[in-house]
Amino acid sequence: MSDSIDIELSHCGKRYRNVDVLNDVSLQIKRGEFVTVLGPSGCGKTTTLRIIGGFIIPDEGQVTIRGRNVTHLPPYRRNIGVVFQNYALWPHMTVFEILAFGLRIRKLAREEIARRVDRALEMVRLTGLKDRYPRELSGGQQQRVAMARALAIDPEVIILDEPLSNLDRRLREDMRIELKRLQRSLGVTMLFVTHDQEEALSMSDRVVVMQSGRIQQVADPRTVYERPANSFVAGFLGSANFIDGDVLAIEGNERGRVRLAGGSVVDAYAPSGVRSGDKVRVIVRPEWMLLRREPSPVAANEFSGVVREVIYEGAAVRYGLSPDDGSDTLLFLQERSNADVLEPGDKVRINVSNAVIAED
Ligand SMILES: Nc1ncnc2c1ncn2[C@@H]1O[C@H](COP(=O)(O)OP(=O)(O)OP(=O)(O)O)[C@@H](O)[C@H]1O
Repeated sequence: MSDSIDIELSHCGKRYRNVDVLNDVSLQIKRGEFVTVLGPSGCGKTTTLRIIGGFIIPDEGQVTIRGRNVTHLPPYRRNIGVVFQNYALWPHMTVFEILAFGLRIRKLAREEIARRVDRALEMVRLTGLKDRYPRELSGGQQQRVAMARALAIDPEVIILDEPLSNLDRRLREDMRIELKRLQRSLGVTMLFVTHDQEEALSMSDRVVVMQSGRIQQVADPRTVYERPANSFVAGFLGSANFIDGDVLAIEGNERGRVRLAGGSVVDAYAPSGVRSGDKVRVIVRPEWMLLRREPSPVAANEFSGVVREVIYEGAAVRYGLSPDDGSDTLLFLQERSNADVLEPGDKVRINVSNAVIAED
């Protein structure tokens, strides 16, 4: 990956009937980067992608591709490969014709078109299927044709709108790996839209988390999961416990000590804006807590509690716990299922190994 910027959105906004669906969206994507836009239905993911592709003109802001202002250029004048959710493969065309279409528009010579189609089909491992119609292909093969069509134009960047959502779970997981491998080997810049958090975390160099037309956080997968900027990001990417508390001290190196509602004290990651004395929310993911069964002197970051619920999930067991500190918080905690399964009513020690102070 180089440091040059392939895609830049500056302060983009879009309104429909006076409702803001995108609000001051700014984003820079580096050459060779795989970036995912993640968020709930209706948050503006597709609108963002379509603005980059040229299918929607923003009401405010600017779109730049490799330094060229393309805000008002139509899609075919931007060198962008597009993969849609439904693949948009024309039913009356063969695979060859589907791939050649975009090359003919670009007025390439016949031999060059044949060469590019062959190369694109080779990249997605579909050599030999040139004469098939879409209906003669499996879902996974159709997905690859859509990908090959995007690659054939030799694009500067590729944008993909939920390209795996029509595939069954098994195939989707295989295609994730394949797509990521292809992206890495070609070094092509990709912007990928999904509402599937696992897909976003497992494939991306960086994840853009959106809510209600605004970007909430942009960071690498580990950071958005382990250092979520706010409660929305924490709750959207996996499950989380939210506990109110007061900051007792900031101890440098972005660590803080927080007194939780019931009086227990834990260490937590403290983003730079947090001050001693602030009233905050602390995020604790279920797997950031461990149970200690044998009562022993209370150690740092530990408090006692009672098991209320036991939910067996196969690979893990999820427990609902009430702390003994007098608060009515019900904490959810996850343990690997090969540990002894506890029963409701069992008394336990809860050790918090990681906690994050939310910035909201
Ligand atoms: N042409 C339109 N006219 C009016 N409202 C629209 C139009 N297109 C999109 N919207 C609204 O804009 C908002 C954002 O839509 P967008 O398709 O970008 O969301 P999304 O995050 O991609 O959602 P999903 O995951 O459901 O595809 C939604 O509330 C949608 O209803």
